[in-house]
Amino acid sequence: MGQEGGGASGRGRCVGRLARASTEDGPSGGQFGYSGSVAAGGCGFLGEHVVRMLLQREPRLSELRVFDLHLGPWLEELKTGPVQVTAIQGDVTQAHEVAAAVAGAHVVIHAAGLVDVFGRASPETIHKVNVQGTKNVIEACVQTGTRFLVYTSSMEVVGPNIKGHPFYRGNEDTPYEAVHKHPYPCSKAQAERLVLEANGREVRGGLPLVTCALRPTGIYGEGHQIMRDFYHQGLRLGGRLFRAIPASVEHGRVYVGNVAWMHVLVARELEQRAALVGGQVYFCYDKSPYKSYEDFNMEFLGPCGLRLVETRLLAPYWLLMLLAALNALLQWLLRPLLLYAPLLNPYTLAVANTTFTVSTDKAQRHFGYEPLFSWEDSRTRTIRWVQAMEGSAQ
Ligand SMILES: NC(=O)C1=CN([C@@H]2O[C@H](COP(=O)(O)OP(=O)(O)OC[C@H]3O[C@@H](n4cnc5c(N)ncnc54)[C@H](O)[C@@H]3O)[C@@H](O)[C@H]2O)C=CC1
Ligand SMILES: C[C@@H](CO)CCC[C@@H](C)[C@H]1CC[C@H]2[C@@H]3[C@H](O)CC4=CC(=O)CC[C@]4(C)[C@H]3CC[C@]12C
Repeated sequence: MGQEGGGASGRGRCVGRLARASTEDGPSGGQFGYSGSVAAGGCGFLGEHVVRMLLQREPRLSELRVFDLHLGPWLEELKTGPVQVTAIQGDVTQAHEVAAAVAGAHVVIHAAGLVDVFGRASPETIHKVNVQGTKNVIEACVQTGTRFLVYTSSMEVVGPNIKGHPFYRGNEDTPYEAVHKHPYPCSKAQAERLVLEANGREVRGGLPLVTCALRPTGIYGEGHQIMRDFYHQGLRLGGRLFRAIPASVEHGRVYVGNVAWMHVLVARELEQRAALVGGQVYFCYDKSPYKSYEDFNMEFLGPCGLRLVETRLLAPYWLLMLLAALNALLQWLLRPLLLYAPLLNPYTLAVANTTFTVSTDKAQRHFGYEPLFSWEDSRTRTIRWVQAMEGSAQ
């Protein structure tokens, strides 16, 4: 699955039935039927799964607009199907581009975002894309009369908090002291609040906007960049990865196909169940086991030839904290010269080292969600994807 949008066409170039977002030449409202959907961020890791899931599992869909800053070449193959797929290269921070893409659509699934906890982008850029971009999506719905909006939020809007408090098998109502300092969770929390507050706003035509937010825990599956990074790191280290986090720290994970399915299902059900679902948040969950971040990754990397070496005596936690702090310092010092953005920094260490797992059935109760993929399927699909990567250790 395409992840980085790498190799995508340049700004303004075409893939399939492609449009460059603009209020003048973008898709017009009348062109799209009742069942038109917009998948914003539709070329990202999750977005691609959402797009494919919509095409496979939404029989009422007649048109799909895939809106993204970087369009993936895989969109080409979608143009031969029965659904009219329009790829729109655009930027969520540009209100007019978003409005042009949204005009006349029935529902918007907003999965576009800057996912950065490594210091690659500035806090201002993260805020602009995640918060201003979401404002633009909401305003586009209001101005153009699109009534249904599904927002991809994150577990990070809740935690883990900077105090390291565990969130153990919590649900949407579990009290937790959410304290956000890092630009990414701050931006996701603000954007989620905007989406929920917009529920009930009058859209063009006089009807109310219906919104909800889905909060995935750590997503895994085909196309997961960090899994790819760990795999390649393991290959470089002679087929070994070194345990850094105690096995007792549980980290919530959810399969990308199930996250996509939840988006598709709630988008479908928003109209019928507006009173119940509107303004609500839902954690994304499935039957993936509760494990530490590293042990969970080994479910896939193990069968691909890597092994996890226990290093608690070699690398005590204080040493990891020191390394993480050193990485942060190096990033700051080197910033004028180059971008140094390793996986380990004080924030990622704190997240990886704090238990955060969910146990809920809210999505099942509210809109009938059941995971589409069993744990065995999710695992097999992810292993096959890792094995297919170039340079597999197998
Ligand atoms: N990856 C994970 O574990 C989790 C992700 N999420 C959320 O899910 C959503 C999707 O995340 P991923 O697929 O993992 O990330 P991703 O980086 O693979 O996908 C994000 C997509 O948004 C697009 N995008 C970025 N800036 C844009 C802009 N200015 N205008 C238009 N499009 C833009 C990117 O080109 C990319 O295709 C994000 O909102 C993220 O916050 C939530 C929880 C966990
Ligand atoms: C200490 C390292 C030794 O192996 C391990 C570092 C792992 C981290 C890079 C990841 C651990 C937890 C991840 C985050 C978590 O899954 C929650 C997330 C939700 C999102 O919305 C975006 C991604 C992320 C912040 C995710 C990022 C990578 C980790 C910090």
